[in-house]
Amino acid sequence: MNILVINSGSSSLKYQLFKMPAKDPICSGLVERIGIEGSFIKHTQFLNGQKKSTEKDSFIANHGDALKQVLRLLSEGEEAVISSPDDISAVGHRVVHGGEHFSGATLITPEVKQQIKKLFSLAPLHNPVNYKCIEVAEETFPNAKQVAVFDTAFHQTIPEEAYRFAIPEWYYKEHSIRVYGFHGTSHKYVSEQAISALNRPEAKLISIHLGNGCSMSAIKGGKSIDTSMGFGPLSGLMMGTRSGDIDPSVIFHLMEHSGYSLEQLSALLNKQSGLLGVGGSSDMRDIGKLVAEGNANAILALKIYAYRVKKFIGAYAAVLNGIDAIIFTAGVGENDQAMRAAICKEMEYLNIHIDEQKNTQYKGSLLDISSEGSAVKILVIPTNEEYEIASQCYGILVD
Ligand SMILES: Nc1ncnc2c1ncn2[C@@H]1O[C@H](COP(=O)(O)OP(=O)(O)O)[C@@H](O)[C@H]1O
Ligand SMILES: CC(=O)OP(=O)(O)O
Ligand SMILES: [Mg+2]
Repeated sequence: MNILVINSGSSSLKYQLFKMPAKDPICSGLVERIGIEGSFIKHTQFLNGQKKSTEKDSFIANHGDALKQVLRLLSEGEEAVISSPDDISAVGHRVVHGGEHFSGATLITPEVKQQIKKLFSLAPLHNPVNYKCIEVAEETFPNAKQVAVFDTAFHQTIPEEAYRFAIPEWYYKEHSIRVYGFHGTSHKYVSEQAISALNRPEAKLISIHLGNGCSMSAIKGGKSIDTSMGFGPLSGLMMGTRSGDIDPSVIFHLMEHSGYSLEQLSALLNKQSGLLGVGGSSDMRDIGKLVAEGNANAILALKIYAYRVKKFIGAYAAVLNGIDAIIFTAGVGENDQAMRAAICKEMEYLNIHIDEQKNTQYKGSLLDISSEGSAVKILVIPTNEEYEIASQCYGILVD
């Protein structure tokens, strides 16, 4: 059985085709910098233990176009891996917001699609795109099962004192206003990898997912007990284009004194803030170049970014009553050694000591970059949301 997984992030579209139940990848790839200058597709095929990669630069305006190009790559030309749409038995979709309705992998029906649609305004950079990808996949693979795996699912174990806001109960009961948390599939995957590498099922972990969207999760005994994103994927850390935590008084002020509309406020906090708003680009690689040129705004953006992560490490050390390991993952977490060093600097009080040398040696598989004397392990772990989605998808199809 072949399962195709589609993972639409806010700036990227990642995909992997797996042969199940062996979970062997047939091909994988990613489309990056969607909607900004310099977008590209990288496609990798796995054949008899060998990897063959190709890269193509072409401007890709949105996720629908990205997916259409990917589907062409899978079925046409030299790289083709399927000869008919029926070669795909199921498509596993990452869906970011599942609200209170979904906690496990779910077969997509018209009702499920309606629920995903209802949550558009709570995850405006994600759920509309996830919905679009479901529609394109339904058209392309009419006989395949379509399955949704929600980012919110892993955080269902967060206790009430952490998931409830300090507002009257009515808003929770009537409007389901609470912390949901996101990037759950990634936090689950990397924390399981860490637990197995440390051989400590009860480990106290802080998972730090730094991509275009960024979030952290405090994990104890394999379960999420708190996370930095909340009702939607907007709160907590500074991100590519999202502000992260901001005092709600700023919103009242802009509405009252500058006549901001709902749309303007949503665009400001979701699309014009974060690294882009402070530093001039949403992409950390561009920020790195600007910093090298001495750009003061980009330097400040990096400082705010690292400072927020440090603050949440302190908060989660308290919540967990200690830390066994912190995990860096996703685009920035895996690839930006300078950011890892900046975050881990001056953390002696928490017994976090990075080994500067090991920090330069990450090559795409789990690496411990803590120094000998560090009581807290610092792990860099490549996330693999697609693998986790394929596993969960297969799980519900064979049950
Ligand atoms: N070599 C690198 N150095 C620094 N940042 C990187 C590098 N490679 C990718 N990134 C950053 O990773 C981010 C995208 O992460 P990713 O996890 O793919 O995002 P998404 O949230 O879209 O899934 C971008 O800000 C990009 O600049
Ligand atoms: C939830 C979220 O922010 O996802 P991504 O980082 O993939 O945009
Ligand atoms: Mg992502």
